[in-house]
Amino acid sequence: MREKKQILIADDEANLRRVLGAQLQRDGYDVLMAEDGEQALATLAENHVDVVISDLRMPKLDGMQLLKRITASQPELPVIIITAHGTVDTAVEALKLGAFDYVTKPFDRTEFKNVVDKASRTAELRQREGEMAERGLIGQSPAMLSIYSVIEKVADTPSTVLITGESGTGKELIARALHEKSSRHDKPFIRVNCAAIPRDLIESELFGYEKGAFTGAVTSKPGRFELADGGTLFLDEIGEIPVNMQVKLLRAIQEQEFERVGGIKTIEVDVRLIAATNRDLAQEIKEQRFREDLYYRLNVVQMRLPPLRERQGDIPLLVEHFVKRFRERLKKSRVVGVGDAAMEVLLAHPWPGNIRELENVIERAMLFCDGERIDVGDLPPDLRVTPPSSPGSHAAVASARRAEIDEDDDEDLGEEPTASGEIGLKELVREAAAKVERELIVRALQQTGGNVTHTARLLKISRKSLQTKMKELGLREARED
Ligand SMILES: Nc1ncnc2c1ncn2[C@@H]1O[C@H](COP(=O)(O)OP(=O)(O)OP(=O)(O)O)[C@@H](O)[C@H]1O
Repeated sequence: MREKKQILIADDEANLRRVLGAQLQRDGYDVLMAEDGEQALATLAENHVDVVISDLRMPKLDGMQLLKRITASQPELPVIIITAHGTVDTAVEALKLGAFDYVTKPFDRTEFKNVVDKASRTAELRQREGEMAERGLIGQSPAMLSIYSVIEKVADTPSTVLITGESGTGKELIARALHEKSSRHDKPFIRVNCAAIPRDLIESELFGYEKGAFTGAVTSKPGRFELADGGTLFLDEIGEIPVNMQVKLLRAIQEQEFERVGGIKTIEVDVRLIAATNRDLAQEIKEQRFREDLYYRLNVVQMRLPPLRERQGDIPLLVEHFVKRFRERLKKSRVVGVGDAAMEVLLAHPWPGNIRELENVIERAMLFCDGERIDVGDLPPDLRVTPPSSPGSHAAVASARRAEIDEDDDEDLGEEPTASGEIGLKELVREAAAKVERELIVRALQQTGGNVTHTARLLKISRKSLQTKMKELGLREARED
């Protein structure tokens, strides 16, 4: 990304252009100028612009028309409209058309700077998001935005990155994005799934072997470290590497040298290492299954990918992305999206398999979908009605009922870690209760087409407690009545 953000000022008054331009330059921006809307479009076609500031009244193409053209062709580009004092209607109209904000003449210097700075930060986030989307990484939740900014910062450094997160949260995609955004992008990206290699073969897989090193070694073979020379080595499921191999791995990462199995020659490489795990490595260290020194070497930068249930706001975007993908792959061009009721079900599901599970669900639903929109009936049956963790469990149902009646007092269901450190009964009951509760609410919402008042009536709770519950359970705000 450019050091300085570039701002385009479109205004027919030369004086105003000069004053604003000088101020923006003082504030650290690069400035481009246009005298009318047409010139502005021409400038946009030839330059990278981060923010547009446009007057409304201009010859040839006026501010509103310019705004329309920009939102159609570059919707991610923030446009600030200059309005005359007291013309609220035009300002509102501009906002409706997609303007980022407006500033009124005469300008208040601080207010003007604040609006421009905000637009420029938004532009940066949108550009980053757009770039990540091109790499297949979808998400606008705060957690994902902060991951994008870490990618931006560390991609082109030699530092080791440790990516943690549950299975299916996108660890491999992030590793690829780091590689592609680094200056190593035209060199190999080599992935090793440490969980898939038998223990005895890990060493030869990573470091290669010489002819005759063991029975069956009829020729010499380079290992993954050598293949990744100049590029990136991605060790997936690193927690699966046997302890005795971890010492050798540490040396290879630290010294960038190793010997092939059965070899005496030291081989030097230039490899950037990215590791991923869905295990809790701190716990593995305590249980002496993972070496502390290797952990610290890997953990220079840690990126924790949140499970999908912690960023439900991204679900609609991901769904749209996968619908688009499978429309082409499955030749289902008729399907354009997901119906409201089905979306409620998708939002309510806890997604233990994370994005991978969502991707598979959408693929299956597309196969079953005969209409234009995926319907509840096209979703897998186990998703339509999420069973409580122990089906028919009286404890779960009773506590769900209890939680409904006694909303403010769930303190005594609090977790009490058992002596063994395992999850206790109370915790399990609480989880089961939350699951049952969510299921009942989702079903009721489906029945009422998302109407909060009717849903609350159906569940015999107040509208307010329904809204609080939905928030707690991470259910999307239901449609207003
Ligand atoms: N942010 C995302 N946007 C779009 N697709 C995603 C995103 N994250 C993951 N996916 C998709 O979800 C699937 C699983 O992702 P990935 O293999 O990277 O997960 P992982 O965390 O490495 O899983 P595992 O731990 O099981 O190896 C892939 O098909 C990937 O393309």
